[in-house]
Amino acid sequence: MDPSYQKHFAVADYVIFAVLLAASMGIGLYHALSGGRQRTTQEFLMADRSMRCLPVSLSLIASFQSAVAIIGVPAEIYTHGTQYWFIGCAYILGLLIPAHVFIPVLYRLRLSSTYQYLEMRFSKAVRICGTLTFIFQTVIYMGLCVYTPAFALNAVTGFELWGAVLATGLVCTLYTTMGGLKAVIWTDVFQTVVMFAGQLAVIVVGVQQTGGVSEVWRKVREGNRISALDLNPDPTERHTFWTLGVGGIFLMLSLYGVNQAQVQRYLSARTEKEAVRSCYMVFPSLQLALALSCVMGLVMFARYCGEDHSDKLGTSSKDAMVVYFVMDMLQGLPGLPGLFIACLFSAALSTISSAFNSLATVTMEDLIKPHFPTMTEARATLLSKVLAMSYGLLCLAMAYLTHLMGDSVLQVALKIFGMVGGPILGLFCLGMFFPWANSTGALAGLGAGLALAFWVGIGSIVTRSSSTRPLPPCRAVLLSDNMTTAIHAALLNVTLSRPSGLKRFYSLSYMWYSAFNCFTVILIGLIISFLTGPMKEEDVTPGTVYPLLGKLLCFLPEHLKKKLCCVTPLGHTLSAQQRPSQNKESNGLAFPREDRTSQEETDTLFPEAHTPLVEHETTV
Ligand SMILES: CC(C)(CO)[C@@H](O)C(=O)NCCC(=O)O
Ligand code: NA
Repeated sequence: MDPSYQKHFAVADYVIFAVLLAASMGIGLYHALSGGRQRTTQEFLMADRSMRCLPVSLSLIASFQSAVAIIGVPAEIYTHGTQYWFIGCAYILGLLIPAHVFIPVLYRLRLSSTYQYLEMRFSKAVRICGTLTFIFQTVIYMGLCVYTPAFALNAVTGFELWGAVLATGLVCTLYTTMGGLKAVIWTDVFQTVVMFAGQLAVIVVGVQQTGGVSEVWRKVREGNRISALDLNPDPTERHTFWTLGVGGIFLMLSLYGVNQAQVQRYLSARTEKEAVRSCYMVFPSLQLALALSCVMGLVMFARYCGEDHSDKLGTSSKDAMVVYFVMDMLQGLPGLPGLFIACLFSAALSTISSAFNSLATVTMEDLIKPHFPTMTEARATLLSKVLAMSYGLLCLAMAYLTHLMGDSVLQVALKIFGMVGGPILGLFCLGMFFPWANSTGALAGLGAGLALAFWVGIGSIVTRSSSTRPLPPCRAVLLSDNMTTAIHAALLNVTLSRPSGLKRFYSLSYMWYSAFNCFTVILIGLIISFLTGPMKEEDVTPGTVYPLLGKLLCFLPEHLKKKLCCVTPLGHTLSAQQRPSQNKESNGLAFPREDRTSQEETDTLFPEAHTPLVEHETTV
């Protein structure tokens, strides 16, 4: 790297960064020493199921908003224009469906791990396969999350790469291990605020240095960065309204509907209503996060006009360039570079801590507890802490693996969500919406879904078929008209030569991965289920099926509807002997009556849980 490009920190920057780490540790320590002192798995993994909606909702956005998005989205906007912003359209259904379909089913079953659902609906084998798939997804993603901020920081400031990786990994392991889910949620709240503050600071300073809002707008218009709505139906087109706005819904469902990290937060809410409300509150915050990172990309474009600095930075990574631009802009403003670094690491820490805690939960609940039913609570809690710690160390190893990959970090993250999260989403949809699906079908569907996902995913990496040309820098507009026409013609040629056959299959837009893999699982799952004998109505565990077909076909006469969706309504009351045994051990009241509201039902379940709420409200 060209030494004149290297940026340096002032003392104030180091102080801000240190305060972030210290405050996170402090919150962990506080929750280790207060409340029940993390002596039960209920507290360590479920936050005593006592959380309010505000912390839960901030924690929900923090889970999948890491440094990958903070750096990756501006890099995407900078090189390809604002088309990516249309993913915001997917947030509407992507949050409404989890709030009204997934949360009611999962919350009322009073699970600890989402994969418990799979055992209730199908069998133990399906549960274990689901858990292992989730662990695989999270471990890879976690490596990417630790590595990204450290790599970017190293590229621009020469900050020791592995020092940063170790610092984040260790701090996060410590507070997660000490304070459990309560610490994870409350550090998420603090870190989300720091994240927004950092992004806002960069935008304000950037706009000011570029000469105001109108100047930024003029430059991004000139540079052709404001993208029109692209309605091209071609599924191999990387970003269009369809891939982002429709494919994105499935991405959102796999993250906000069935991902353990999120479901664990819904379950930690004190009532179902509170969980649904927190899901609603994610919408404005997620739109804000998206808007901030897109605007950051535009401001950066206005300032640098899309020039390529890769030779001087010693890396062709656009992600490293984003950090360079930010640090360059903030030079000479003591404290602000530190705030931005704190923003990156906040985003990363809040994601990694969710990953540690959710991994510890599923390993404990799905893989260990079923084999040691007599384990004491103290021993189980100790073991959960050891697990959270070991996943922390594994995460450092995964960071090293990520080191060996090379692509835009945003694309890598979304590909992982689609390739591994898509089939898991398919498994849950198969169980919830199709009462006929049986365990064999589910296993075959998951296997086929994962196989096809990796075939397309690895195929696209090997043939590099999904890469699109970046837009030209804004200087191109200043060239003579002839030149511009030539460039446009060249670009058109690139897009006109469509791949054929298998290559076309590999060039499926990565934004469709979640939807494609989800449908593969459902389709194969249904075919195999019908071949091996579909599940009978009386064999389906009540409360595990959502009457989707019944609701969609509401215009049909009643008897036909009943036939089609073998109605096992949500929250149907059961006789004691019909109740599956695994519910009894978590609690005896897994299936509340339909005619009660969730508030009432939680009051009967936990009369003591309601008291602090009343107290609080009367004092306010
Ligand atoms: C997952 C979404 C699309 C949700 O807005 C977004 O936060 C995102 O692009 N995340 C990328 C992955 C990450 O930031 O780690
Ligand atoms: Na985060």
